[in-house]
Amino acid sequence: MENHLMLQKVIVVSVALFLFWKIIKHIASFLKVEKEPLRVLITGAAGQIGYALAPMVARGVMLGPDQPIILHLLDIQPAAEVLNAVKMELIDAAFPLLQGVIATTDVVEACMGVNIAIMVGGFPRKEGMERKDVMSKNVEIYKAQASALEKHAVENCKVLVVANPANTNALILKEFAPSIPEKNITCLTRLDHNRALAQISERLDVPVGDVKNVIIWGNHSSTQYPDVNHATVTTGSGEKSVRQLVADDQWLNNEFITTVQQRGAAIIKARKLSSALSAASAACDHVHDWVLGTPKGTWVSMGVYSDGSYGIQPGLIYSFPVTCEKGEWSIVKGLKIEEFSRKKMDATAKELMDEKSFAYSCLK
Ligand SMILES: NC(=O)C1=CN([C@@H]2O[C@H](COP(=O)(O)OP(=O)(O)OC[C@H]3O[C@@H](n4cnc5c(N)ncnc54)[C@H](O)[C@@H]3O)[C@@H](O)[C@H]2O)C=CC1
Ligand SMILES: O=C([O-])CC(=O)C(=O)O
Repeated sequence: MENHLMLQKVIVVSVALFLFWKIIKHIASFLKVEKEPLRVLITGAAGQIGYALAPMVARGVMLGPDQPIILHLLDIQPAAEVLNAVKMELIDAAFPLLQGVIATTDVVEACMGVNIAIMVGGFPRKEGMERKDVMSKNVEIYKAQASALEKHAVENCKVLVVANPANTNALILKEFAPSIPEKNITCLTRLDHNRALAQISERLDVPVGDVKNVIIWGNHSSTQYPDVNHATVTTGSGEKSVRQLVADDQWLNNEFITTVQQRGAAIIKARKLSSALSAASAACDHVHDWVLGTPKGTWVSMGVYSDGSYGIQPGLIYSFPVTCEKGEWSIVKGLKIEEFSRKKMDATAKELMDEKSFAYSCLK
């Protein structure tokens, strides 16, 4: 009899504890309805990439559909009125995730407390200009903005440099913001990566989402090396190598490479302006995958500080294949590199070394 009463008590207490735990969990989830907003800086926000990028970020394309955002928009004084109009339109769009917009020409106010900085501001390349031509104008800007970010952004701020010359601007930013961890400073080569995926998709007439693991090595310039040697297509009968499916090495080793290398110039020729919607979309892809992770078995291309992998000298921001997990990127190691690729990887590294010396000679 006593045992029976004891058992009843144990059951009653267990049920009560279970219900209590359920109620606490429910209250906790009720109170924690929203994530803390993240502050995203876009420099050059009155420009054409800024105009495409700001609404994408505010809609959740970059950081996910449940991540509130406060946008910090920076441009220079002559663009202040246009910048304010961008702010007005962002307000008018009534994006549910957008909790605030700071539009300013003050670099300190712009950098204050930012979690993510997308550096688009700068002087863009016009028809007939090479990236080197815009370098002297841009390295000074990146030197100045580096110190503002270092002093005023959050400690673990992630930086993506879009403005050209993207790799070298990122390197200047890294050099002049020594307290920002070097892992946090990257440049955009995802547009080239996406262009390469798209060329393969068109050639094979397969959905672009089924093509993966192309690589952009090196500089975001016409010396970049778009490499398909490890790329695959998901088919009904498993993963197939792009090289086998295309079955045309002549095309892959020539026209494919130059088309991707020259795509930016082709858009400028046709539009009289450089790529903007595809650049904004690629910037979202870059930060999205960096923060939220790459899918299992998939890598992407990012311009990152070289650790000497694949014989690329440290001291350059070079585009490598990377996977991302928990907000950290890692270079994909151990890929086999044959002679043809080696030469192209070294040529683009050489251009980056020359750009680096030229950039330093431009600094006052
Ligand atoms: N990495 C990539 O894949 C790509 C890079 N780009 C580069 O992105 C950059 C921006 O391109 P667009 O938006 O088309 O140019 P844009 O000329 O339309 O906009 C640039 C904006 O930057 C502003 N700006 C200039 N100096 C500034 C400063 N010190 N601080 C803040 N803002 C400043 C300008 O006033 C302008 O509003 C260019 O350098 C372009 O070459 C463009 C496409 C792809
Ligand atoms: O070529 C340019 O100046 C714009 C750019 O970087 C691209 O479209 O890849």
